[in-house]
This record gives sequence, structure tokens and C-alpha cells, in this order.
Amino acid sequence: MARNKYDVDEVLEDRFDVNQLKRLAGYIRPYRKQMAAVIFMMLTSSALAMLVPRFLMTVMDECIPQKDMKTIGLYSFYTFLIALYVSVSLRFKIKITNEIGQNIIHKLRYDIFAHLQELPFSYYDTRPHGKIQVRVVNYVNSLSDLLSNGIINTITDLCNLVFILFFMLWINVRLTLICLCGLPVLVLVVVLIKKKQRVAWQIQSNKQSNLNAYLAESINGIRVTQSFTRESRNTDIFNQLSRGYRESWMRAVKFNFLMGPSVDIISTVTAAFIYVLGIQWMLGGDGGITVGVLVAFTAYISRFWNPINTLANFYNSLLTAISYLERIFETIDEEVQVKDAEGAVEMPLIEGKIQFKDVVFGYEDGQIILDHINFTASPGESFAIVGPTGAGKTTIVNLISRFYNVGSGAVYIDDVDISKVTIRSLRSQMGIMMQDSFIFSGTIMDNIRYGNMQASDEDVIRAARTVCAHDFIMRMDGGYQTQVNERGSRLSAGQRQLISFARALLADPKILILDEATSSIDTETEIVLQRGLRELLKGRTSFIIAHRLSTIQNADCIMYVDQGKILERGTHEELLELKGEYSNLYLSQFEFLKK
Ligand SMILES: Nc1ncnc2c1ncn2[C@@H]1O[C@H](COP(=O)(O)OP(=O)(O)OP(=O)(O)O)[C@@H](O)[C@H]1O
Repeated sequence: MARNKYDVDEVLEDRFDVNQLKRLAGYIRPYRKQMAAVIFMMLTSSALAMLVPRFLMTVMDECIPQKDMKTIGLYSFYTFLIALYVSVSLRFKIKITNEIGQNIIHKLRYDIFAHLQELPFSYYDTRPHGKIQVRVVNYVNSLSDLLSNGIINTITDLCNLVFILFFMLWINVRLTLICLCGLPVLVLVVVLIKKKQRVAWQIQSNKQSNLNAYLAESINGIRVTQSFTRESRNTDIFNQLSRGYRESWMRAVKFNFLMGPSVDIISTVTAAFIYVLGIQWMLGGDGGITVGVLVAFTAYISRFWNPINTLANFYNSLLTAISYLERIFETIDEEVQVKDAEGAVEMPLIEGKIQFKDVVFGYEDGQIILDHINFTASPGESFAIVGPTGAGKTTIVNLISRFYNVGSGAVYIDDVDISKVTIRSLRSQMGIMMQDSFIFSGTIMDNIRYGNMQASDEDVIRAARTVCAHDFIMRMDGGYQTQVNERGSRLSAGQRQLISFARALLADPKILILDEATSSIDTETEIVLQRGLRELLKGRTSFIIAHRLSTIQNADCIMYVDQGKILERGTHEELLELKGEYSNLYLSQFEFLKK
């Protein structure tokens, strides 16, 4: 998949279709009873409210001429009861719609997040993380109102329309037909702007996504920005993106704004026609039209156009929401490329034999990063992988944990093809320490326990002692309970590495992967750590990637990798004797240290 960036609009892979709306209905279905209750209350309240103009008509045409105060009083009391019922229903509706809306977006957000947890590294490799966040937070939020209020209002308004039409026809058929003449004009407006409006909202959602992507990138990179005094340049870029967002928003709402005034104009024109023709017909002695009829009818006209206005607004919100829904469902539908194969079995208890058989791999189609890799590590052996930057060392260990699927060939653990076992059973038996020693917000204890949620405090402390982290942790104010921020900004790079190291150990794994585990640790600590490490690696198969060759000299096998190929392999002594790439590298580091 092509890589995306903050200034590149994302292209929708699947167009939105009506089935997506059906799918959305699935989220609404659990609340159908509450919705039905709200709709019932809203309908009864609007049906009752519809009687008020009718009361008015009777009062004007009959009670006032007959000075019938008793009936007037009775109608006033009915009107009060109706107003009371209307306000109670409205209160009920607000409460329930908010609850429903929040429940639905909670479920949607949960589904996206749960799916994001499953998506492979390759998904995150190809897009800015800010563009993922915007889907989970902003887009889902924007749907809340549509999913609760919007749907209930639409159903009640559609029913209201039927009621109103019934009352209007009941009062006067001719005046009703005049009123209906405005509808085709409105339909024409909708048809004319629909496509442009939809595209405009899609563009707006892209611009919002771009802005978010840049914001997330800027926050993550703030230290580099300030080191290179790029603040004003970054502000310019942000300003440009923000302006793009503002313009796209203004363009999109311009179409929305066309709807409200169109409805107003059409309703005013039809009302004017009704007054002019109604009064003419009344003065001309048309028996069916009285002052009371005209007063009641004009009250119904405004009520007739109100729901149409709300429906037009719902239509606007729907088009806006569709542009968000497309993205939300696209994320939920994103294929989990690294997943359990059909009929995948649990990985038996690992002994530790690892075999690469003719493995070819590239991160992108047509790219070759690992070129026919073959090797076997016996249980308990320590394997070091060395080589220049970008040679493919991390890629090899990524394939052992099946973070990516191999292009061709296969990776076997204990003679089991790892693509045939469940990912969970595979990874839970490995201890992986990546180059990026990520620290989560929480206590140091929590961060180490991330490697094994069942571990006791004592286990955590033991792991920390093993990697020489205990002393520095105890020197901190809160010891193991010290709160650290996301990314571990209170910790030095070496301290972060030690915590990640302890985390990787905690699972007591049969396979241990250490990718540049000690690159930021001072030499003194490293020497102590190395001594402990020898003990620690006993009985485990380990893969150690290191640029500092002093750290891997004792490995059972050292593989020198370059351009995706294993160029040399053997013990430290064997490789030195070979006088090849490894020996050159070792000697150059040795010379460098001597200088
Ligand atoms: N996520 C990715 N998407 C695309 N290409 C990648 C990705 N990760 C690494 N590469 C490419 O794969 C090649 C091997 O990368 P790898 O991280 O395995 O190198 P390495 O030997 O571990 O390097 P280093 O010593 O710098 O950590 C590099 O050329 C790199 O550009």
C-alpha cells in the first residue's frame, strides 16, 4: 500500500454504499425499544399539539361569537395539559437520545480500537498515526448526534408530516394543495447540490485528518523541532493545513446553508400564496374558508415546514456523517494481514529450536529486504546478528515473532511452521525487546509488569535486579511506584532500555529477542549486565542484535548480515580467523577504542 503523509489526502479504498447504512443500523438495533418509546412519546405529543390550532379555530369561529366562556376555559385547560405532556416528553427524549447516542459511539469506538489492536505493524507503517486517532475520536464523536437525535427526530418528523397533512386536508384541501406545490422545488435543490455536497464533506474529512496527522507528528517530534529551531516553519505548515481545513469546512457548510434558506423561502412564498388566495376565496364567499380556517391553516403551514427543515438538516448531517462513516468502517474492515490461519493450533510449549528455511521478505510489493535466508538455531543457543545499518537484522527478528508474514519460505519453531499456530500462543512464549524501548504512562512497576500481567511484585523486582535496573529505580522518589509519562520522558534512554529489558524477561520466555538492548547503557552497567546475561540466557534461545561487538562475543553463533543476506556465520573466533566482514568490523571498533 502506498504510504500516506500529513499533506496527502487519503484515498478511499471502498466507496460508501447503502449496505454501510444497514451496518450502522446494527449498532442502533439494541436500542430499538428505548427509541420506540421516545418516538411514541414524541408522536403523541405532536399529535396532541396539533389539536391546539384546531381549538383556536373553534374558539374564534364559534365560542367568541357565542360568548361561550365555559368552552373557552375548557380548551385553555386542555391546551395547558398538552403543553405539560409536550415538555415531559421532550425531557424524556433528551435524556434517552443522549444515552443512546453515547452508547452507540462507545460501541463503535470500542470496535475500532479493538480492531486497531489486531492490525499488523504494516498498517501503522503506512500512515500517520494522527490520521488513525482522528477516526477513533473526532469522526466517531461527530456521529453521536446523528445516531440518536437525528434518527428519532427524523422518524417523529416524518410521522408529524403525516399528521399535519391530515389536519390540513381536514381543514381545507385546496389550501393544502397550494402548500404542497413548494415540495418539488425543494427536491430539485436537493438533487442539484447532493453530489457536490458529498464530495465537499469528503474533502473536509480529509483536511481534518491531515491537520490531526501533522499535530500528532509535531508533538512527537517537538524535541527535534526545538533543537533545530524549526518552530516558525512548523507553525507555517500547521497554519497552511489549518487554513485548508477551514476552507474545506466553509465550502462544505455552504451547501448545508443552502438548504435552510431554501426551505424558508419556499415556505414563505407558499404562505403568501395561501394568504392571497385564501383571503380572495373568503371574500368571494367561498363557504369553506373563514378567518378561523385561515388562522388555523397558517399555524399548520409553519408546522408543516418545520419538520421538512429538520429532515433537510438530517439529510445534511447524514451526508456529513457518511464521509466519516466511510473512514470508520474502512478502519474496522481493514484486513488483518497477520492473523491466525484457518485451523491454527496452539503453539506447544516451546523448546527453542528456530529455523529459517529459504525466507524471502520485503515490506512492500516487489521489494526484497531478506533474500533467501537459511539458518537453524538449536534450543538454548545464543545467536547474535550483526551488520551495517539497514542490513535487515531487525527484519529477521520481526519474522521470528511473526510481526510480518514471510514473502516465501517459512520460519519454523521446534519444527512447527509459525504461520500455522495462533499468534497469541506464539508471542506469549517470547520475550521481545525492541529498539524502541516504549514506556507507557503509569508506574515503573506497571511498565515492567506489561511483560506478564500475572507476575507478582517480587517477580518484577527480581527481573529488575537481573538487568541492573533495581538500584536506579530505588533511587527514584517513589521507587517502583514512581509515575512515568508516556514515552518515559522522566527517564534517561538507558533507564528506559533497562525497564524494557526487565519487561522482556518477566515472561520467563524460551525465546528471547534483544534488539539493541544495551546500546544506551553505560559501559560499567553493561559489564555487570553481561555477566548476569550469561546466566540468564541459559536454557533459552536468544537473538541479540548489537552494533557494539563487545556485547556479543560470547554468542554461540554470530551471523554477519548485509543487504538481506547472511554473509558470514560462526563463533567470534571462527569469524576473526575468516578475516572477512566481521573481522574488519571488529578490528575497526577495536582500533577506534584504542585511539
Ligand atoms: N516498516 C518498514 N517499511 C518499509 N521498509 C522498512 C521498514 N522497516 C525497515 N525497512 C527497510 O528494511 C531494511 C532493513 O531494515 P532493518 O530495520 O531490518 O535494518 P537493521 O539491520 O535492523 O538496521 P539498524 O542496524 O539500523 O537497526 C532497511 O533498508 C529499511 O529501509
